[in-house]
Amino acid sequence: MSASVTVGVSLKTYFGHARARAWFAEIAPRLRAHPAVADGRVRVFVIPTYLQIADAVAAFAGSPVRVGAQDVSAYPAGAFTGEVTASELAEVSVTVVEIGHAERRRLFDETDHVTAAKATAAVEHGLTPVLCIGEAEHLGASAAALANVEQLAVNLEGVPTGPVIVAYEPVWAIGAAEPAPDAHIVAVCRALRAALDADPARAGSTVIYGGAAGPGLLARLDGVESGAVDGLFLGRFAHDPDALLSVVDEAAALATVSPLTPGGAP
Ligand SMILES: O=C(CO)COP(=O)(O)O
Repeated sequence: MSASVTVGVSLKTYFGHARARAWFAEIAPRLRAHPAVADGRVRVFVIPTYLQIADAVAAFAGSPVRVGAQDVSAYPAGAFTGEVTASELAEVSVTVVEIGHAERRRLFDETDHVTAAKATAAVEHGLTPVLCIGEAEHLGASAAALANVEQLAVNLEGVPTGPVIVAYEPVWAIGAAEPAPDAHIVAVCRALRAALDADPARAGSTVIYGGAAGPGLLARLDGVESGAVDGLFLGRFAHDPDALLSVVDEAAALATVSPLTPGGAP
């Protein structure tokens, strides 16, 4: 596994306001007290709804846990009713923004062109895009790898230099009972990592997997090929705080070097 391992959570719109606040109140002290989170071996981000962002920022203040948004406007400030700009998100301490989730592509007609425009707005305002890509149909691992590398290129077209978090989420695994097969995940993530490594504009980028991800998966993926996947993007299986903390423990066991110790990654 990598020097540091990323564990991201999207709450989608599963939680109402009160439940989100209760969840933040339960997990924030546990993450703050976790040595691998404190020293950067495990990098956690949490993406609640827009209306829950202020509470999340307050709950995680003073800890390395980053707070994100589930979408961002491709437009600047101005006459764009209903949008939330990258500049305002940055102003309220959001540092990562999810872009192009399969649900947004399917239900809100977001095209690759739109996601590239949103990623551009994010990078221009110092926000790290969590760029979600993934094949819609069941494909073999090598065909899926090819399709995802192509989708990544289109989604990054014109996006200014800067690291991105690529969230590989096969559409058919989102909301499913089980994640994609381990070898499939490893093959696609390895191809995405190679594509990012070949592009100096994306230095420092990471590749994480989402789609029914939960406890046990990171260790299994590491068993297939150590270091092919930089972490997980959790949905439903983070609702239980114990399950989230158990994924963080697994990530800690796989993170080989602390970024904050000599010889660690920056
Ligand atoms: O879409 C996802 C995370 O963004 C995955 O959701 P589930 O883990 O609930 O399938």
